[in-house]
Amino acid sequence: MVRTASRKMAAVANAPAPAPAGPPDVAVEHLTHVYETANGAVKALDDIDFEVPQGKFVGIVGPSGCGKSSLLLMLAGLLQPSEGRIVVREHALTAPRPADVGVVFQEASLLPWKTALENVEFPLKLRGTARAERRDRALELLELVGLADFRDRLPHELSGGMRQRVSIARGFSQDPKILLMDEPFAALDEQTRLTLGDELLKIWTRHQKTVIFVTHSLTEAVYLCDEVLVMSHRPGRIIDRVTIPLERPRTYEMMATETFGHLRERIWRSIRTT
Ligand SMILES: Nc1ncnc2c1ncn2[C@@H]1O[C@H](COP(=O)(O)OP(=O)(O)OP(=O)(O)O)[C@@H](O)[C@H]1O
Repeated sequence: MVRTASRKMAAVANAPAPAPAGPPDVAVEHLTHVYETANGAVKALDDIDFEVPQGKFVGIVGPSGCGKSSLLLMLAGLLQPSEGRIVVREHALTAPRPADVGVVFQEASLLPWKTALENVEFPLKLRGTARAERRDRALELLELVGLADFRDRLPHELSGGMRQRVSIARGFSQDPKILLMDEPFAALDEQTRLTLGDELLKIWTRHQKTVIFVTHSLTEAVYLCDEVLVMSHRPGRIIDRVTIPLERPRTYEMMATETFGHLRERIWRSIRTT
């Protein structure tokens, strides 16, 4: 009896935070994309359906070439679906909406003539934010990614990991409601990846964004996400949705737990059976 009750309590403590009431931030409905090429049509995505509730951190994993980047481009409004539609914050998406949806890509694409601070400030400047306010916001974000001391450096004076940190800070300075991240840590070594993952979670917690995160790393997906969507080989379909019931804040110790291992294994098995 007592054991059952304590097991139940443990399960409740580990349950993901309930989804906030209200419409999802992103709804993807019967999304299909076909690239027309000189060698014929290439169906990249086939009848994709999913929803992302406000404030959730959702991962997308799948074999190489399954259409993850194509899906992200469509979520950013940069590529139009062949069929189906995307609804962002209750409006059908027909073109990029940077105030709602921001993107951080695999390679940091910083303006080479601007310092780290100026790069993070840039989206705020474009939006007409007053100088003192944008400086404060940019500095706060640079501090969060551990680069306050490097604010006056130009991109070529920073390491790859540092440039990617600046890029993430800039993604957040745009202050979109939804942040799309396409393998943002792919070019980095394992240790930097883990550190940046933690920094990302810190900013996400503080700024309450909805994040959609594409990765090839299953460990990263389990560590960061509330839910992981698994895609099949091309044409990409969603073949599994794995809820990650680990408590937050996440800790490195969790990676050594049986639960973590089982979640990783389940995702791996789904990918292998596609
Ligand atoms: N502009 C394009 N024209 C024609 N085919 C394309 C184009 N872009 C992507 N594709 C094809 O569509 C499929 C999906 O590509 P996409 O880059 O979206 O996959 P991915 O899952 O992001 O790949 P990876 O994991 O290797 O980055 C691939 O077969 C790719 O060759």
